[in-house]
Amino acid sequence: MTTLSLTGVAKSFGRVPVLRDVSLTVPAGTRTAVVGASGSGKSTLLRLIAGFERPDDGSIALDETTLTAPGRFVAAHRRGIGYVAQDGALFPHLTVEQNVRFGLPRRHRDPARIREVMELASLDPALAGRYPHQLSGGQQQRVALARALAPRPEVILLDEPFSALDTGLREQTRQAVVDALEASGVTTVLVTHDHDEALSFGGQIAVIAEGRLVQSGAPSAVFDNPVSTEIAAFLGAAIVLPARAAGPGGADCALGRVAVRHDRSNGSAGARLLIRPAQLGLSPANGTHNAVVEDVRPRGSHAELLLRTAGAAPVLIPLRVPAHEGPAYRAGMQVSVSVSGGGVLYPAD
Ligand SMILES: Nc1ncnc2c1ncn2[C@@H]1O[C@H](COP(=O)(O)OP(=O)(O)OP(=O)(O)O)[C@@H](O)[C@H]1O
Repeated sequence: MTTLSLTGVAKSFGRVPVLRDVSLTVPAGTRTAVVGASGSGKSTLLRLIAGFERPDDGSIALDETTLTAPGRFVAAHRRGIGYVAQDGALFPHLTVEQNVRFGLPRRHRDPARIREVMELASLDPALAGRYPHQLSGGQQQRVALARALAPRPEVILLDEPFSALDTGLREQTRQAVVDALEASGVTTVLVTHDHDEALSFGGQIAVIAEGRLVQSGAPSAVFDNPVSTEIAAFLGAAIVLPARAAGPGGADCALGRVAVRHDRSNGSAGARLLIRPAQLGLSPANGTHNAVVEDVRPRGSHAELLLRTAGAAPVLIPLRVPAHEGPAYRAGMQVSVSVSGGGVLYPAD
């Protein structure tokens, strides 16, 4: 198993910087998801690791072997890195078996290895003689993965491999791919713009914005304590309320006093508090209230409520409740909103 490390990697196209000073380590045998908005530089990062492009600066190494650095460049086909493209890029005129066999060097086209990687990628042996157009999108992606895994690469790179699949198939294919990667123990980097996919893919998430790696770490740690409210909102629904530090480990906001789980405010007088909707508990007010229902919209599986906080500077908070709870609320009703688990405190804008 091999550790992939990037140090100070930079890349521009013409005069436009696309990646700046990216450093990232993917420990041997682990999976990292690189997530960022469209155009943030994710695919470029993957192409640099694969050796399809040269960085302008910085280095990329597998364990102690430098793949690229000023004055050194190992060609893509000598890197021992497998690449799975967004559409799988299967050869349309070759069968599944022939596609997978193509991943192996000519002298090592062992039928047992082909069967083994097909099984690893949860591909039914009955599919071996089919052509790509006779497969579902999910099966095509699993064939692409089997082809990439066949030569036992040091590293696998996955470029948005699930984005063309519809929701049900995407989840199923993602699980099959994660299982195959786990069983083969290969060091893996996935790029995606889908935060749920990134958070559930592996042991590390790396968030990239405008060509910079802005935060990396265990998915639960990054989700729990994002470096900025922008990243918080990128990773999932976020409620950001004006707040003021109050008492030890607390902050006052439109919902009352809330515990501060992580303080990133640097003692700033004005501040903002991040809370996730799942932390909010809602009940019809019984005496005191801290919000009023502004709007209720049934959405089939759930109801969407819009709450207006009470007090001098009201804030609108969208919140989902289970469908069966929707009828308990109507516009104008006073409610009590509680916050469990505390929030993350940031400086004011
Ligand atoms: N070969 C190239 N020549 C010029 N500009 C390029 C080239 N490849 C990428 N770019 C530019 O670099 C920026 C980053 O592109 P990249 O494909 O890495 O982003 P991305 O985060 O993968 O986006 P997406 O999610 O939309 O695929 C974009 O502005 C893109 O237009």
